[in-house]
Amino acid sequence: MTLLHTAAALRDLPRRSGARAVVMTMGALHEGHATLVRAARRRAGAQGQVVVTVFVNPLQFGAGEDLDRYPRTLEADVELALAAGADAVFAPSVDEVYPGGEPQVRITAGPMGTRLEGASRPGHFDGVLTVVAKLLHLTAPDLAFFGQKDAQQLAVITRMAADLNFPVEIIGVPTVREDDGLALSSRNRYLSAPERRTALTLSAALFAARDRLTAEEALRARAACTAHAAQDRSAALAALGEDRAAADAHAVAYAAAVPRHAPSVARAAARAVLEDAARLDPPLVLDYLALVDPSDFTEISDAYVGEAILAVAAKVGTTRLIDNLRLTFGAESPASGAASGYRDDAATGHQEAPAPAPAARERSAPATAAPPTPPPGPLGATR
Ligand SMILES: Nc1ncnc2c1ncn2[C@@H]1O[C@H](COP(=O)(O)OP(=O)(O)OP(=O)(O)O)[C@@H](O)[C@H]1O
Ligand SMILES: CC(C)(CO)[C@@H](O)C(=O)[O-]
Ligand code: BAL
Repeated sequence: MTLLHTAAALRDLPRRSGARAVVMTMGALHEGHATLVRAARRRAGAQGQVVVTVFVNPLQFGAGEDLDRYPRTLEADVELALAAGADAVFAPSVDEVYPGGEPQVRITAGPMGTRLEGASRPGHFDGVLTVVAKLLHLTAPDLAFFGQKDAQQLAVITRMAADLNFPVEIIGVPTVREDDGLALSSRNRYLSAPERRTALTLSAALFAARDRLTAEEALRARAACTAHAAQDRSAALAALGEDRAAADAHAVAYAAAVPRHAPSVARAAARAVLEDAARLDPPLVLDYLALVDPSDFTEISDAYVGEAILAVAAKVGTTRLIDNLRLTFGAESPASGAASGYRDDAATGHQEAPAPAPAARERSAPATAAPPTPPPGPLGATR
């Protein structure tokens, strides 16, 4: 295992015959990061090379955020990276990454980067993309792995790589969770025990939405089946018994009376959990709950069919946490998760097999970057 601190040393790192994969982190590594490194190791293979970067990037922190207190644990990080299969750790100083001080030329994340996280943390994604672009140049990988826990980050990075022709495959890895559902995050270290209990309501809200959506879709599926059987209603009643027939009638009446509104149903279920969480001690202070189209992170309507991302951000005490879950809407599709299994980065088409890990894995497919949609503009709608 090689620990490198300078761009020059990284340049001198001999390439191996197989693919080079990079896992970029801000350190304070945990099982989520280890999962990324293991995924990188699997893809790169024995002949390949896995480089982990550890850099707390000042450019992506706003004034008043936690740049100064962000945990720095390099020695333990190197051990964890090695155990997970990394060949090298690149841990540069701020001066090494920004030798000319604050860069005057930066990468801008565009409209997608102004929504949700971008709205709450103005300039955040420009800072992320600028350092990711620099780290891609410095590490020159064939593959780069990012977590779906940071769904919008994965989406803007994927979009940058596509829009700016970065010669790298961006690969998303499903969110790793504690057994009780909490998404692993370096910032979880800030939480006291009571704060952690409150923080659990983030994932609880997402799972409530998924469960409510499953029930809604099941009701409508039942109504659809019952309607088909209506031609031979007396035989159906005999076969089903009265309770079942009454339930079917209820389902049919519901489906007929209430137009499709599964996105609203899912949103409301999550919001109810978060509203209760606002009354806990310590309280959850919601930043946003949004159900968005993965291709641009705009809010979806009730007519939406396909996969969407339910994303949440909130503060508990002074700690800001985010989480998200992928939900599928539409007549044919089950709600999500267990039925559809883990999914990976739609833009790369690459599917990561869910690897066993000590922490529980995502119970449903979370956010991934979507294939770029053509923006309107001077290059025309057909671009
Ligand atoms: N629970 C997780 N599951 C999968 N990937 C994760 C998880 N947590 C972080 N990652 C990924 O690890 C990479 C490095 O993230 P980072 O170092 O910021 O860790 P983090 O735990 O997200 O930290 P923070 O608490 O500051 O958000 C990112 O691609 C991120 O999405
Ligand atoms: C991608 C990244 C390493 C850029 O600083 C950071 O945003 C992170 O750790 O998710
Ligand atoms: N994991 C995202 C990095 C950040 O919050 O700044």
